Amino acid sequence: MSAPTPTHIKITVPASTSNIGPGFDVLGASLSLYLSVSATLLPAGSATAIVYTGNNAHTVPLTVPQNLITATACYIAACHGKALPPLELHIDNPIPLGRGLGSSGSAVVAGVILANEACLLGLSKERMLDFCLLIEGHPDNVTASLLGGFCSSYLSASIHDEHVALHNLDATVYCSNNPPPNGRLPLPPVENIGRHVRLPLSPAIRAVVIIPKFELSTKLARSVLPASYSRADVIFNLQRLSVLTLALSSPEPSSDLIYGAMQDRVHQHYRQHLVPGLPQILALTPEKCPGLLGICVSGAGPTVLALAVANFESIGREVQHIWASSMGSDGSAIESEVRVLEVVDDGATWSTSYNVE
Ligand SMILES: Nc1ncnc2c1ncn2[C@@H]1O[C@H](COP(=O)(O)OP(=O)(O)OP(=O)(O)O)[C@@H](O)[C@H]1O
Ligand SMILES: N[C@@H](CCO)C(=O)O
Repeated sequence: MSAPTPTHIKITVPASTSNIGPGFDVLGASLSLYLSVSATLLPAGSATAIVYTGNNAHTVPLTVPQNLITATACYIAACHGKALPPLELHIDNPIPLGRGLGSSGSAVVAGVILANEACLLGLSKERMLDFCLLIEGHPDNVTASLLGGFCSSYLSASIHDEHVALHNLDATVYCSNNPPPNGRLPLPPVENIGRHVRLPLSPAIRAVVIIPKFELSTKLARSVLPASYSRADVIFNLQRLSVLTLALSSPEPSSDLIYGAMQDRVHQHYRQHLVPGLPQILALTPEKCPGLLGICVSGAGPTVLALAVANFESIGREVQHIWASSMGSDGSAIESEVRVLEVVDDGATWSTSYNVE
């Protein structure tokens, strides 16, 4: 009997919110909004075909080296001396692109899993996380999307430089239909690139996300951050971070404690010129919006995350109103959508069918 060969792979990856409160590049949570990928393995010699449905579908590249999911999968395969086999891929992605809900992190996670399954790599989840971290370059989104729940994570100092992020990779090198010649094998990442813990989160808490109709790329939003911070600002965030992580686990979360603990001095202020209306939105309080615990930018923005225990839709509408009276870069009012999401326990899940001869 020959070894089983995969015939069909189904992958589901949750979106994520990150930078929660003072947790820039640290805190992330997986959300009940899912990227799904369905892959059928084609006979050798066939061309890979990608069908993409979902948010802003026309902007997503459908060629193997350009599409983030397949480019990632090719790279992971190449790291193991293999080539991604030809596939018929259906990607359905309701996660809005470039809005701070971890679409790229979810795509990277899907790509790593796709390679693992299609090329029978046998990677553990922890090893997959090493690859995701290397590719994404910061840990908050991919840790939450791969592992699920409310996560706190850090990268080991050795790969903290942003140039390791595979978004910069010339994927064409790794995406031919043949395994790359040995001399061009990319170096797999060292082990345990990051460390993480899953934190308890009160089941009463919902993530109200208010998603404006404009994109903000993470690359641009990272480029406006300062290279160094004052001691006062670092202490400001560290103090709140330690209080916030425990305060969010209480069965009856206290807005009195959480609201102040969700303040940040590391990224929001520097990015506010990229998100019109942000200072007014971040000034919303539990007094004005009963049920609100705390409010911040989700990921690199422009989406706003309101953690709340009640009145979810009306909290969302308050933010919408502010955007409706703010002017976007095209001179018109900013339209937005409110989604009330759960922080989900499960991260990425997948199933693979095999041909056994
Ligand atoms: N499912 C997908 N398939 C292919 N490419 C994707 C997919 N999802 C995201 N991308 C790519 O990632 C880009 C968005 O990444 P970016 O890091 O700028 O924002 P984000 O991940 O949505 O937000 P944030 O990192 O702030 O949470 C998209 O413009 C697209 O090029
Ligand atoms: N921590 C990341 C999240 C976005 O991917 C940032 O703010 O740049």
